[in-house]
Amino acid sequence: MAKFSANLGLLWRELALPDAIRAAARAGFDAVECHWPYDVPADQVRAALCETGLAMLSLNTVRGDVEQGETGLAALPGRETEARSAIDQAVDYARAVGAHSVHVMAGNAEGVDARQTFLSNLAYAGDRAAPYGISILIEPLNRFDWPSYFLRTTDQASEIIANTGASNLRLMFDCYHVQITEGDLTRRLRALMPIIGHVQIAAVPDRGAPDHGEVDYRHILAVLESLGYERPIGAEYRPAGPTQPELGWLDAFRGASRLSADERGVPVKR
Ligand SMILES: O=C(O)C(=O)[C@@H](O)CO
Ligand SMILES: [Mg+2]
Repeated sequence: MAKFSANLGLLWRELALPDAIRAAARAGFDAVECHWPYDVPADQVRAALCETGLAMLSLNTVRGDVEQGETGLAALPGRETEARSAIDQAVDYARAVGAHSVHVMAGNAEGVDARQTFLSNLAYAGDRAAPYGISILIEPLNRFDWPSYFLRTTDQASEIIANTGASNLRLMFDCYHVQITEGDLTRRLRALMPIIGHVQIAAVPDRGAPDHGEVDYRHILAVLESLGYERPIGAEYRPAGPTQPELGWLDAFRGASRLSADERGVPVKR
């Protein structure tokens, strides 16, 4: 049966992070994840996680000067000191709350120097995180929401993962972004499963709850099940209003995924 993680960067945003963790637990989520928790004392987050029994799956490195439109530092030539300080901050916070992964944000950049800078900073991140069993994630983001972001496609991410050499570097496969940029979700999930560290879902194109739009997530859940994917799937979507009333999909998808992939006629790759 599918498990789900509440992305508290978008869900229950009206609540302080510890209370959002408690709300996610009450709603029946199996885990949580967040974006930039650094204003919240780690001990308060850890206390809420311990109290609820939920795991924190991931958090992001800071974006830099958000007022100036910065979206990350790791692919910015000349900003290596800041990028590595952001990696240190994220790994230290992840250790303090017991988070499984750190999403290293690349930033607005392009070209060979940006790629080389990204590879170097990801190698640093992998080395910093590995002793604590923490994975490093990179996430291709679509051009409409992140117009100048360095990392755009899963092919680009695969090449970077292959050439960074960090054994704990994985792909954050956000179905929302991949559908917008590339499509072909089923075949890409099958081909990329060996390097996928986390999967996220949201309706396309409005980024609402995953129960409408152009992606049939019952099919995607069946594909993930057929691939033996058992980790919680990140619900990273913008609720139209309060989070709780829109959560009908959670039980519906769990119910649907109780049927095996075989029973739903999804070809199971043996
Ligand atoms: O937009 C997404 O999808 C993200 O995951 C970003 O918020 C960066 O984490
Ligand atoms: Mg995402």
